[in-house]
Amino acid sequence: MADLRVFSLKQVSAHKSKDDCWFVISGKVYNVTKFLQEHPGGEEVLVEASGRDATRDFEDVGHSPAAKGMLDNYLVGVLEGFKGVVSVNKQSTTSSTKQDKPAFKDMPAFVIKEEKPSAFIRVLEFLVPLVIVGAAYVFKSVMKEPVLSS
Ligand code: HEM
Repeated sequence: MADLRVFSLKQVSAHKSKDDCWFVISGKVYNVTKFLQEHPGGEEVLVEASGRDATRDFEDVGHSPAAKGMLDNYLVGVLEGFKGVVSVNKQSTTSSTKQDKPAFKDMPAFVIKEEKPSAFIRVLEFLVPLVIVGAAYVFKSVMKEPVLSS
């Protein structure tokens, strides 16, 4: 099983030209060099947003779900410190360069850090249904008692 590649922002910033265009969106690193000419919004905006975190730029445009679905095709890794789950669901691999073929290309999914519920949450998950059932039982018993008239 291959490791997920982790890049620093400094490493990403070394790729900010028309021939080598990377950026970060939501903690994930994308190499969009091969996509530049296909991008419906034009290549200039992508080059301008490259070498840095382009999350804001990407979101501000209000990209369609289809556009968001295309992101995985260009995923090359994650930014260091990223604590999420990355599911890789590549529809197509349009390139043949080494850079566009990350080591984890064939893996269906990666779990970088799985957040387990805390002990407190687990106790709550157990207690809350019990309290509800208990309360319902008490309520039922109280309602059954005859009302005493003076
Ligand atoms: C891998 C990353 C990206 C993909 C796959 C992508 C894909 C697309 C697609 C499919 C469209 C057509 C409209 C839609 O379906 O939403 C589009 C439009 C556009 N994109 Fe991107 N995009 C990416 C990154 C960016 C970034 C980083 C910027 C900004 C710096 C940007 C700016 C634009 C603009 C300005 C349009 C035109 C919007 C319009 O005409 O209404 N895109 N993009």
